[in-house]
Amino acid sequence: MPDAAIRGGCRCGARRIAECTHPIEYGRTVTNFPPMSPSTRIYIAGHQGLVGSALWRHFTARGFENLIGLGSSELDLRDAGATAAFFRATRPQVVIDAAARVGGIAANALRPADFVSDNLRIQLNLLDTAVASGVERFLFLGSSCIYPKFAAQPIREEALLTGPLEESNEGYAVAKLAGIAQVTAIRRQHGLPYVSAMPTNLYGPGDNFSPHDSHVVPAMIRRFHEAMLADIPHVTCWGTGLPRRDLLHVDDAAEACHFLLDHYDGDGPVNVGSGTDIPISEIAHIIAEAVGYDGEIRWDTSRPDGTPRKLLDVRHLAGLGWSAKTPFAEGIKTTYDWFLAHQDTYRR
Ligand SMILES: NC(=O)C1=CN([C@@H]2O[C@H](COP(=O)(O)OP(=O)(O)OC[C@H]3O[C@@H](n4cnc5c(N)ncnc54)[C@H](OP(=O)(O)O)[C@@H]3O)[C@@H](O)[C@H]2O)C=CC1
Ligand SMILES: C[C@H]1O[C@H](OP(=O)(O)OP(=O)(O)OC[C@H]2O[C@@H](n3cnc4c(=O)[nH]c(N)nc43)[C@H](O)[C@@H]2O)[C@@H](O)[C@@H](O)C1=O
Repeated sequence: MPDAAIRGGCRCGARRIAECTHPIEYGRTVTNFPPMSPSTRIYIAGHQGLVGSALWRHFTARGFENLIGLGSSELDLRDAGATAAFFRATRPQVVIDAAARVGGIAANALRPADFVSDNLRIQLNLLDTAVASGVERFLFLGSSCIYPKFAAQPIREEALLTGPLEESNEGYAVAKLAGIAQVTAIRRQHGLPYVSAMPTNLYGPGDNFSPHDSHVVPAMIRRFHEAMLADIPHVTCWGTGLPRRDLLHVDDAAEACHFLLDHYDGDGPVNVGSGTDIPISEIAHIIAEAVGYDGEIRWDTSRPDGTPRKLLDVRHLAGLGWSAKTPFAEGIKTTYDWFLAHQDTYRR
């Protein structure tokens, strides 16, 4: 749609896509919303999680003084009545949905029903309540794992719903797909500038280091650290080590969320990735080195590999003006430092 109107015009002054000087791909629209200001009331759902805590740090560091957050023990977002009451009391202008039941490959495979049920309810309650209470902007977070298992690489946004899903996280993916569909439907029915981002695999300070339900990076940090302390001669990681993952530091992801809220107003989700991917075996070596573990790395091939490759095509986001900054090895060092500083107090 080369001459489609741009909602409110672009920041370069163009009123229509064809006149816009920005290299927008796929015919999606940009926005010239006034950027959120430090006084904007932003509710960060899931503010104590990996993404939510990074968002909280990000906005706090930029002087935002009306951030809203409540832990799941005080507000269970699966409860529609409690969610509505919370919105009535706090009147957020902007909502970022970083609340979800999240886990690595093992947790997803073990509790698929919980992943469907909790995520459908959390996102439905947040989106319905946001529309009903006049929330001005909303950012929903999808996940790269909801693309087809064998999507062409790098994965473009257009690959959504074009093939079968990876079995181990089908429940989670179906719930997330419903969330993205609801955002698009709200845009069409209510004309509200609600948008979705599609983050790749994330890691960083505030991650879940539990050996049972964590993702690969925190799982390996903890395992290598404990093996190093106990002088264990070998460490066993899951799968073949051959799958590849696109890993983004969560502080970059938080910055991208802020950027999209201020600059994007299109129907489809926008990929948020690092622009590159690495084999799991290499991730293990980088983490072992960062931790100072020099024993043998073994692979338990009875454990699932999951999706063979998930590299996001980030040209859309780059065209809008944002790219990732943190090199993986550097991000691992700061994540390990965080782990060391929070071992006694960290949440799981
Ligand atoms: N981690 C990753 O690699 C990726 C994450 N994402 C998406 O980013 C979002 C955040 O993920 P991430 O930060 O990693 O997850 P975490 O597990 O670190 O955090 C999830 C947060 O959700 C909150 N939460 C869970 N259930 C409820 C509930 N019933 N009521 C209220 N709050 C609840 C938790 O609150 P509390 O701590 O108070 O219990 C927690 O703060 C999710 O939508 C996820 O799908 C997307 C791609 C990759
Ligand atoms: C973000 C995304 O995360 C999940 O999908 P995933 O990308 O497969 O994530 P993962 O980090 O759990 O594994 C990545 C790879 O790493 C290997 N691996 C090795 N050793 C360990 C290990 O010790 N733990 C884990 N978890 N994986 C390991 C593992 O076998 C796999 O090949 C979904 O929950 C999905 O729903 C989702 O949202």
